[in-house]
Amino acid sequence: MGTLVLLRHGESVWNAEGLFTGWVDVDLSVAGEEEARKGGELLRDAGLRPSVVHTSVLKRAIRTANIALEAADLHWLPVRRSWRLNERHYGALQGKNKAQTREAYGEEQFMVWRRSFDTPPPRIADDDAYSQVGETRYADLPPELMPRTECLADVVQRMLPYWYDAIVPELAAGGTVLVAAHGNSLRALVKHLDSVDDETITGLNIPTGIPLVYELDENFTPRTKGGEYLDPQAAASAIEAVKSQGAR
Ligand SMILES: O=C(O)[C@@H](CO)OP(=O)(O)O
Repeated sequence: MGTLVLLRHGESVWNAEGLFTGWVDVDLSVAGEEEARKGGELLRDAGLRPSVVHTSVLKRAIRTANIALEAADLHWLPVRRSWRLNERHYGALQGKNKAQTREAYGEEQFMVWRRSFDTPPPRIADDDAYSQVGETRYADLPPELMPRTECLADVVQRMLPYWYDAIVPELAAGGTVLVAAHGNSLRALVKHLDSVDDETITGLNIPTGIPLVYELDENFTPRTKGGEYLDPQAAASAIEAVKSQGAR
């Protein structure tokens, strides 16, 4: 019931520089803006017209949605935003270089921090330059919910209330819903939708800027497991690029 379109933001400035980002509010790179435009054109060419858009509260997802909607001539769609769609909080790794981290701690630890289901990176200190504690956009977030680090299991837990309360009712009404978010918050959603086990999810990567479409049945289960990328070829090579981030 309903169509769900997932869109990871286009390349950010820190993606391009190879830095762990998480909740740091970095902008799109020029290439990322182009990816967002292409994503919007893919939506338009596929004849997909969302009835509503959801984004995180981070500007790389917000701007990706804006640029994609502009390219699809859909500027007017209603939009809702939630911190629950934010990227996984990367803890003390936020702002650190991925290749240098891999070098310093070794491949195994690096991949545990990047992709394991239940091991979070070390917590970030509240006085760290890359901490979000005290940012006005999180003023309504109960202090005990403000993360200092997150593993993917934490993201699943904080994202699901938004899925059930805000997104599912719109799908139940038969709408097409666009969610513009992040690599790891979308991995959390895909894990839930496709019932991916904790081990398999470590190998799943989401490419930037390519819409992933799920047709859902009456139980909000995908009719096709894994959904369908609107440009499968571009998705395959972009997935490889995400996988190899931090490699020399
Ligand atoms: O740095 C991050 O926040 C994420 C997404 O860009 O990176 P990774 O793919 O390493 O989880």
